[in-house]
Amino acid sequence: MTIAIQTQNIRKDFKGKTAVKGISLTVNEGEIFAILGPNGAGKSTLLRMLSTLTSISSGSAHIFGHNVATNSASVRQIIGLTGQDATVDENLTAFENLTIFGRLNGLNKRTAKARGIELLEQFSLSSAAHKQLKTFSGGMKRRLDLAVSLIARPKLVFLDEPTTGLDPRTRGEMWTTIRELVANGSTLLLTTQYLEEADQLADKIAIIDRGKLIAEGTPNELKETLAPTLFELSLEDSKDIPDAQSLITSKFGLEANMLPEQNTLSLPMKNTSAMTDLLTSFDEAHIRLASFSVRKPTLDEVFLEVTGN
Ligand SMILES: Nc1ncnc2c1ncn2[C@@H]1O[C@H](COP(=O)(O)OP(=O)(O)OP(=O)(O)O)[C@@H](O)[C@H]1O
Repeated sequence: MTIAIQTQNIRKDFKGKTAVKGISLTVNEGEIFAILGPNGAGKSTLLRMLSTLTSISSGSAHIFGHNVATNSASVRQIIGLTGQDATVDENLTAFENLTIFGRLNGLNKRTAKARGIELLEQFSLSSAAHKQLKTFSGGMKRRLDLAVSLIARPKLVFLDEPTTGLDPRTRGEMWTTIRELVANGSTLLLTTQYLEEADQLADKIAIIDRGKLIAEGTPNELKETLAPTLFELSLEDSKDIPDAQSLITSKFGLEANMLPEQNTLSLPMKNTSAMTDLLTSFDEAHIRLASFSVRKPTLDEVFLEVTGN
């Protein structure tokens, strides 16, 4: 497997503030990798270092084997970047923006035009090709931003909060576009504050908080290792609650959380086979259940658990 991005203990110190405090991570070619974290966690700074926009204070980063600090020219040739602030010119049309960026990226006139037409098609912007960007909706602008970053067919695309500020429908459309990109062979590193976005899109997620990497894995791994399966038991009679709680503690050594409104006990269980034993014990103690369910924790629950926010 080819490694697209490798960072070792990468760090960014600003005057009086360390924004990234030694992060090591590996992104494989073809992956969608999400950097998830709250406002100010250091996501944009990390991405700016990897895309050569800001220097690395210490540690190292390699993009497809090229050292970001010492070989930034080679890195720039293989990456595309869509930042939080649009790089496009509002007074120009979509097609003009694309061809200008094509020329800036070293394409000749004919190729730049052909690539522009192709990208407008790919991002469903053909009908708006000759309209000025100031008439575009937020979603259309984001799509064009993304199209612009793909002009030179980069092997690796960085997306800084690609859907922040978009309405849910437009966000969904952006997700489809992003998935298609990866299906065409690109590797993608995106930052997001939205758990759902990371869950929906990413093969791997790194959660960062206050400049530090606090958890990493596939969405399912994060859910499984950081918060176990939840077993929820609704009792038929609320009078049984104290007995049920003491049985759970004495026999299984677990602490059940009470969800009072539905007479429901919620149990985090690592060992799912213990659930059958628990049901048998309830039956023997004549504690009747109205219903029970098993569910995975949401990424929100994982996030709360690891960040303590
Ligand atoms: N040029 C700078 N000089 C000083 N501090 C900075 C600079 N850029 C960022 N910071 C600080 O570094 C921290 C991380 O910022 P960064 O923009 O990387 O966070 P983020 O996770 O991308 O947040 P957001 O989601 O708000 O973009 C913040 O506390 C920010 O104020």
